[in-house]
Formats: sequence, structure tokens, C-alpha cells
Amino acid sequence: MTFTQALTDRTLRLNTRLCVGLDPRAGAYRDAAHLRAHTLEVLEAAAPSAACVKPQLAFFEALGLPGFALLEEVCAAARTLGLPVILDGKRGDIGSTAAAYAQGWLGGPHAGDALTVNPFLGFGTLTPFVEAARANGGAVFVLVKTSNPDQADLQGQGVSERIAVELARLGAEERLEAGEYASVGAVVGATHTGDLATFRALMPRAPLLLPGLGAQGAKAGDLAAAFHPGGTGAVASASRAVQYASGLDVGAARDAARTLRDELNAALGI
Ligand SMILES: O=C(O)c1cc(=O)[nH]c(=O)n1[C@@H]1O[C@H](COP(=O)(O)O)[C@@H](O)[C@H]1O
Repeated sequence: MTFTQALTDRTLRLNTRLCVGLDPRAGAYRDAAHLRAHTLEVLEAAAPSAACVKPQLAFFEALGLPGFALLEEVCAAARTLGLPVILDGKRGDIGSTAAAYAQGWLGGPHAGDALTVNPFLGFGTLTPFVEAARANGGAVFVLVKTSNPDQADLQGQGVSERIAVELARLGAEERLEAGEYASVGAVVGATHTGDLATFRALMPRAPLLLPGLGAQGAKAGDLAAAFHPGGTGAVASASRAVQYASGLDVGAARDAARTLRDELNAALGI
């Protein structure tokens, strides 16, 4: 099963459109062992409410080599729990370097996972990522309009819509059954509620990743326009609002994930 098939399957089977972000902050823990234990505990606690999990690579890179070992453990645990993995790396570079990123994060041990990708260097630089995703049953989520207020400096609506049109074109190259999504997805900040219907319409076959739920102010009740009827085609993502819902209380993380899942479903009338 490909990443997008697994995501849709879990969304419908568990009735959840929540992506749980894992952004373990070293400063929140006594030591590396504490960080590791808490991160794995949160993953397990939130999993029943999650359609997928999104480790942010920056927080693992910040830990040096032990961070890479922990990332492998997180990915393995997610697989055991049946959770598709989106590696949030926002990678992008000239084509030859992009190929190395694609090999590292969409091939080998990460085959079948998805990766967030930055299109700033041009549409041609997406090719190695898209090819690796297609070859390995994975997916890419390309930044279209990010959740942060500063995005407006460079991401005018015209730019974001141009990216969306290109992603739709790439998605249309794939032969899909009814209800299936392409391996080329898009990141649209959940904070841009007024734009969700536009991007949904521009990219009918793209799975959408909507980050910004919770800590950045986006509300589950405002995101219905990003979904297709039946509640497929998008996942909304929260990191701090789950992992640190109440300090390091794992029960609170479990409850927060459940609540966000339920709020997303309520907004869709599901
Ligand atoms: O690609 C992402 O996931 C992403 C895109 C975006 O536009 N905004 C955004 O916040 N993110 C990531 O989503 C996570 C948001 O974290 P919280 O604000 O704690 O939920 C971080 O890991 C960000 O790097």
C-alpha cells in the first residue's frame, strides 16, 4: 500500500483527520533518555486518535547522532502502530543535491514515508523528490502557503497559486482510482482559513497537510473547506498542542489528540 492509500485508509478506518507532530524540545527534558522516553510515550498515547505522525527533523538533528537514532526508533514505532510517517524536513536544493536528499529521506529505510519539500529553487528541482516518492510508494508535501505570518514577504497569493497549479499538473500524471490521492501533496497553513477552498479546488487530487492547529492559533472548526465530502484529502497537524498539552503529562497529550480529532470531525459533521 502506498503512503497516500495508507493515509486515506487510516483516516476512514479510525475516523481521524489529525496529524500528530513530534517536535521534541531538548530544553523540556532532564536529559536525552527522558526526551526519548517521553517522545515515544506521546506517540503511543496519541496514535489511536491520529491519521499520521509528523516528526520535525530539525528537533532530531539538533540532538546530533543520538537524534538520528531516535528518529529511526520513532519511525519504527509508528510503523508498528500503523501510522504513516511524514518527515518534516522542508528540503529543497539544486537538482543534483535534491537527488541526495530524496535518496536519504524517501528511499532506503524511509521508503514509503512522505517528506515536506520546499519549491523555492524552482519546479524542476522537485523532480528527484517526486520520482523517489513514486518509486518507493512514498509522497511529497510541497510548501504552497506556509502557516507563519512572515510568509507574506515572499509567498504572494499569485506565487502560491502558481505552485498549486504545478502540483495539480504533477498529480494529474498519475493514474489513480476514484477516491485515491496523488503522491504529490501540498502544505497549506491551517491559519489561512479563507484560502482553503481555493487550494482544495486548484489541487483536487493532492493530499493537503494543514499545519498550525493549536499553538499557532488555527482552529479545527475552521478547516472543513480543505476536505472532500466524506472527510478525505487533508490532515490537520498539531505539534505543541499535543506533545506539550500540559507540560509533560502524557495523559493530557492523549486527551488533546482525542479532542482535536473530535473537533475536526464535528466541523465536518462526521
Ligand atoms: O511543514 C510543516 O509541517 C509546517 C509548515 C508550515 O507552514 N508551518 C508549520 O508550522 N509547519 C511545521 O508544523 C509544526 C507546527 O508546530 P506547532 O505550532 O507546535 O503545532 C512545526 O514543526 C513546523 O515546522
